[in-house]
Amino acid sequence: LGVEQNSGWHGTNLQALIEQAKRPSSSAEIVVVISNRPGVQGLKRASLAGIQTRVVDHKLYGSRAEFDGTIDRVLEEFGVELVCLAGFMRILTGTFVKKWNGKLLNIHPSLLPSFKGVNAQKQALQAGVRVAGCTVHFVAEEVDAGAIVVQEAVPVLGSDTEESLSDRIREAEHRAFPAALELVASGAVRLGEDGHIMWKSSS
Ligand SMILES: Nc1nc2ccc(CNc3ccc(C(=O)NCCCC(=O)O)cc3)cc2c(=O)[nH]1
Repeated sequence: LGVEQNSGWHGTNLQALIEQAKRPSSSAEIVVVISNRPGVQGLKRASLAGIQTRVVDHKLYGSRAEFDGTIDRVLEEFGVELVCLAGFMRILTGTFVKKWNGKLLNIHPSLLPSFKGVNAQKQALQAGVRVAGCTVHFVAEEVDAGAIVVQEAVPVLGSDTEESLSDRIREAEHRAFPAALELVASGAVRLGEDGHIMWKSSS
């Protein structure tokens, strides 16, 4: 489920998803962790949890289309029905996003639509907002613009640095991503044809 690029990635979001999927009440099972870099912490976390891993090194591919195509083949090989991007920092091609539309979740460290792109926590600090947070959204072709599934807000303290705020947001991420995984894996929430979130009617 987890696909990552950032070498600083310690896989803590992946770890939160692994622990969530282990719960008996969970609707999800993690069948594979794919990393685009070898030897990262997340691969060790997956192996420790008995989850199969694959590395698809983006440096070995001449184009994004070929890189995404290989990831697609691995996902099909494992019969994956839902993909969670945990620290994945490579833009996915439109072809890939169209094929996996409604089956791709990403977590972003801001309350979207504010502060899209990289360094979202730094953007929030520089903007002087008093509330920050994280967003789990379906991935759309336009970066960080997909339908929102779960958000969690955190306070910004006067003493905050980029690091202290990032730590507080990361703790919220570890609650929000598992919550969103369950909502989508259980069918409570799905992406409608119109690109908006659809909640299973309780009636
Ligand atoms: N099409 C699509 N694909 C994505 C891939 C990853 C993420 C994760 N969040 C990301 C948000 C921003 C970036 C970004 O701007 N990276 C610098 C350029 C890196 C590169 O050249 O690849 C990457 C991931 C979100 C999306 C998304 O919303 N839509």
